[in-house]
Amino acid sequence: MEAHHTDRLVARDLTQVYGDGPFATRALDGVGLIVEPGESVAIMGPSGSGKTTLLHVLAGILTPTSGSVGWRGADLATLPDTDRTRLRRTDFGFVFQSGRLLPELPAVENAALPLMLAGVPRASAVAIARAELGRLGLGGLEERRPGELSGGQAQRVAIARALVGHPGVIFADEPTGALDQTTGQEVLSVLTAAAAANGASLVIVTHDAGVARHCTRTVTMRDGRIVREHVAAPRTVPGGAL
Ligand SMILES: Nc1ncnc2c1ncn2[C@@H]1O[C@H](COP(=O)(O)OP(=O)(O)OP(=O)(O)O)[C@@H](O)[C@H]1O
Repeated sequence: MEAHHTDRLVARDLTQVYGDGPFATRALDGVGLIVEPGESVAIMGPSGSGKTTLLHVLAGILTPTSGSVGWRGADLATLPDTDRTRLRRTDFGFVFQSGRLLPELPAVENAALPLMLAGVPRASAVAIARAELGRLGLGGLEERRPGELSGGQAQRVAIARALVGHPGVIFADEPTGALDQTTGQEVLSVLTAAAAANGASLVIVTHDAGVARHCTRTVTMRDGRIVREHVAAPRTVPGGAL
């Protein structure tokens, strides 16, 4: 599906305060961020700087204390819970550090799950999931359960699951955190390539500067604020004008 200009995710002046009184933590302190269609944004910063909180607010998992998150004409910050949950299922995909696959289901059913939750008939959902697993290099492993896959393979199943519904944005929280360096790089290449091929934007929380290098933009957080933004230089062809 082609990206529309409304597929821009626009967060304005977000604050998130956990708890109250002397125990209050201001996890987000006036954050603004625009994610353009097809863009990949890495969110970096020290532990406790608010990265996961920001991801959860952008994805409509968490309602911020104040501020707005505009997406396709809606404001996720004020949308009623049921609408927000529905929108999250249809418009967004998620990849977490440990995959969070259901251990008792084969890979293909894990990948098909979001479609089945959205009401797609089982046979079609499984066929779409099978094709997506094939594109991600997992042909032949469709019937394996997560415990019978390597960490990198399991994470590819999680990526397939994030992609099957053709989301506008994929959110990933430390997607390579549990993998060794080489496998992590492979999984990341798969994730960024698949998001681009699907026209989906990508928002990744990571501690790994190697991950950030795969993204078009990096924002750095500190104490609940974005303190730095870095846009990747366009790739140039060595030695020549093309
Ligand atoms: N549910 C919660 N209740 C209270 N405080 C919380 C909660 N979740 C996060 N915090 C606090 O909010 C701040 C930001 O947390 P957050 O998890 O967003 O940071 P982070 O940058 O993702 O950290 P890390 O890199 O360690 O995962 C921290 O001070 C944290 O202790």
